[in-house]
Amino acid sequence: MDALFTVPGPRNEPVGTYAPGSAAAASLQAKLAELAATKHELTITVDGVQRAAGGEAIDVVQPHNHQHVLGVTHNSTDADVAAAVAAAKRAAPAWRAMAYADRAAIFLRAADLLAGPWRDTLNAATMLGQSKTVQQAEIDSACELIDFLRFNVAFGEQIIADQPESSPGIWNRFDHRPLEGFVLAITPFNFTAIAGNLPSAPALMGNTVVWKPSPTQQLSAHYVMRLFEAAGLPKGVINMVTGDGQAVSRVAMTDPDLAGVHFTGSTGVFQHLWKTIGDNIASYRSYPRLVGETGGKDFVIAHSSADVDALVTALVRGAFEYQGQKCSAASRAYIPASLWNAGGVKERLADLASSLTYGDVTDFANFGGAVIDRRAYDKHAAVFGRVRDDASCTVLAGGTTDDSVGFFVRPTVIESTDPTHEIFTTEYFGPILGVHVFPDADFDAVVAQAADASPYALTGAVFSDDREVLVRAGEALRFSAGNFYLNDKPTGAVVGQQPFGGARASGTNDKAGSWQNLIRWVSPRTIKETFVPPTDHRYPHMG
Ligand SMILES: NC(=O)c1ccc[n+]([C@@H]2O[C@H](COP(=O)([O-])OP(=O)(O)OC[C@H]3O[C@@H](n4cnc5c(N)ncnc54)[C@H](O)[C@@H]3O)[C@@H](O)[C@H]2O)c1
Ligand SMILES: N[C@@H](CCC=O)C(=O)O
Repeated sequence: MDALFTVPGPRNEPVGTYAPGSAAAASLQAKLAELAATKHELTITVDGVQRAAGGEAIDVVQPHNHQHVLGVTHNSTDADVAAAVAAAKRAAPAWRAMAYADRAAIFLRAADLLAGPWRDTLNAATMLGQSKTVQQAEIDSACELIDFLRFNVAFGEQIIADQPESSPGIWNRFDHRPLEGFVLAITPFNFTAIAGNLPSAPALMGNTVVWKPSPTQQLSAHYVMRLFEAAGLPKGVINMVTGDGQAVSRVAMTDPDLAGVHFTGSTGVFQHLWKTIGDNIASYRSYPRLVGETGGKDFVIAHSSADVDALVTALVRGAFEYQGQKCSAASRAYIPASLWNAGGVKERLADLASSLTYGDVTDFANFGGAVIDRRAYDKHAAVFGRVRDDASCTVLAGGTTDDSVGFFVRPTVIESTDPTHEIFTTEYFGPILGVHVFPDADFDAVVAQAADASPYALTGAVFSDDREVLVRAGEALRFSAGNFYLNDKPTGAVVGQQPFGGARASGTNDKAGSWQNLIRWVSPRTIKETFVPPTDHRYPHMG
């Protein structure tokens, strides 16, 4: 069909509240019970066919109740990954030949299915498998993923509509081709929305994909894959492999047709992937596009003019929601002495952190759950061990762990007199907030130190009621955060409103949730057509 279609204008999906006694809460509880009672077989999906991968078995458990096995997945073998790569290559010609409107319709349908009948399933899988509360699951696996799917369709249309100028007698066109080859999407445990976005964004632009989710997100990844199928995604367009990624590094990363890597996860793993590509650079058909959004050490800096209520709320939500396991989580705070002491921030922050309940997320009254796995748990226990023996540090709240039922780490506030201490520079990815208290008059010097204290530059916030202070700090911190907040917590970016990503060690800053990300998945061909071509090779100056 030849037509210039206009895609429906996107709006952000409203966040459900799941109030006690509501029908929404009851329906979600029923789905939680159903999924918890099911022992899932968490397969790979290659060419539309589900089967267990050939490597070692991995139990997928509830982090807040680690004896409860939700399902079993397996490491993919080299042969499994090779099959997924081959399937992606086979599916490419038909998929890229499909009109944009038809590809878009599949992802818009996925968004509508998720907004409706699939909402409970994705929320329940995310709550059980990743230990998110209902609020944290709803803003992630429902709203943010729906938003990615709908907004990306509009951003893709914007890219395709961008066409070059033409002069008289000539028609210039952009053919927004997908990349030549396949895209490898490697996704982190902490956001179901990111896991769904990383394979679907390149696919929307006409690419075929091999997707490797994190084993600790495998339950919700499994349902995201089923959602795409239910929306009509043709076989082989997105192929999912499971496990730890070793075979992916060996096989997919070194394949000559690797056209792009869409990664979110830790800085170390992204640097390893980049190095693998560097080591193999002469063997690829094209230079693979590298998009990686990685770690953070995100700051909150308060000025003496800051509103104390707003500051304390932002610190508690920013640092301790989802157990601090957001790349954007506030993990270092710089507070002027007047607010810390007389202003009551110290006491209120410590009291609030101590009062937060972390527990079983199926009890909707809890504020948080557990950290994701044994490795994360042990890392936090080790930090507490080091800090306890450190004279520059005082633990004001938390500092304890308990793994008898789940991987629980208490919300922790550590005050340190040394702003170069590891609690201000190292990403722990958990509920630890380091606080440095400074004399009010040193604000500008503290901002300058904080600007370069860590290698990361992802998110950060400044609190002040003084516009000149906000402007000055904003300038000094211009390259210290890709997402910068004035008088708000540094978490909770919304698709279409705060395009997300950071620079320095935090990634390539290709802004998930904007056209800037999608443009990395096309390789335009410029077409010039001359309607009446010249028929004489001589120019006028030749006489
Ligand atoms: N900047 C952002 O937008 C953003 C968003 C979410 C998470 N993150 C970051 O992600 C990290 C937490 O997530 P995580 O623990 O899942 O990260 P991770 O780096 O441990 O894992 C990410 C993915 O890489 C895979 N992987 C690991 N080693 C691999 C290898 N050698 N070859 C191929 N794949 C491999 C993992 O299995 C997983 O799928 C934090 O550092 C956090 O800051 C960043
Ligand atoms: N986009 C999310 C963070 C994603 C990383 O974990 C936020 O803004 O809080």
